[in-house]
Amino acid sequence: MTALRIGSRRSNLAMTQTGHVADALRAAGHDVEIVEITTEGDVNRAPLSTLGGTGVFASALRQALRDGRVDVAVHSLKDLPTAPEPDLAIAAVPARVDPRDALVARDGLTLGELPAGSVIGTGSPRRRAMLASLGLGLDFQDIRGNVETRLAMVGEQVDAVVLAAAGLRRVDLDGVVTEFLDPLQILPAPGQGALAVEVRADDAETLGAVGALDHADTRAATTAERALLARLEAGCSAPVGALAEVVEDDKGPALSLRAAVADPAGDREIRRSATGPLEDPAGLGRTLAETLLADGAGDIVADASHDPVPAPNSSSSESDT
Ligand SMILES: NCc1[nH]cc(CCC(=O)O)c1CC(=O)O
Repeated sequence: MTALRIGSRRSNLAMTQTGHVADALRAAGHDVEIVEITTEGDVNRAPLSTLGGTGVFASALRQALRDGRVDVAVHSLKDLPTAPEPDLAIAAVPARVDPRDALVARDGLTLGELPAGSVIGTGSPRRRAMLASLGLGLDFQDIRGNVETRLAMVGEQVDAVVLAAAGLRRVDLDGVVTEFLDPLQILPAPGQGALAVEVRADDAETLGAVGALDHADTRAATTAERALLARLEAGCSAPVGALAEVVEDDKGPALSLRAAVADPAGDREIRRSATGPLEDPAGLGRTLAETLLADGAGDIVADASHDPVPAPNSSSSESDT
């Protein structure tokens, strides 16, 4: 039997995520080999917006898959563009870990304890928008770098950073979290905390092997979140938060979806939620997106894509470029 070659970015987080998938495949009796893939987003420190968005992380792995250098690609689902790729298939969405964002602040502070004027380091328009909407007078600095690099900025160049709890958990750094942010205030990115394991669509054998790692509830929830994002015509760096969860209603299990669209200056925010049948997660996502659009979300998404950083005369002051 030939080994399954799994492609991974080389960051500690990516290697850990890939390691989990490799372990699960080995436990199912497969022979597995990990192949490191360097992406433009890893070597170039320029703002992600100038590199073509967070899709830069996914595209090098996808290229390796198409070239036949690897058979399996492990992505953070939230970094994967929603556009369909007919020659590739998401063979598995394994069980999600904590989808929330987490605050790591100086001196153990929580969001409510940070004084007005505190500087939050984040490169995410969504995090900036949701935090600005709370009206706490926070300032923002556009930062980049892997998890370890961003943590090292706390107490030095910024008062706090906001990171995915899942990423911190995976690299065993969740002990530094000073507050797990409630989705009632800060809705995570669509797909946050979940992985996507991608294969070539015509590789039936690998599709079958990897398919065993799929987790139905996570697949349903993230399908709803990504359908919403796609219908809003918003990319993976858009100021859109969404979180779906499987709930029990009177007829049995159902899918509940919450979503928010906010502008990075924090002046406008629209939040809505809906519940639908577990059998049609994409329909639920599209329906909730229609509701948001009917209530004005389209303008916020369009403005954010033209002008990702608010003008200096906006209500949130700017310390970044
Ligand atoms: N955009 C980078 C990225 N992609 C996936 C994760 C964390 C793991 C996850 O959300 O599944 C992170 C780091 C972060 O946002 O803090």
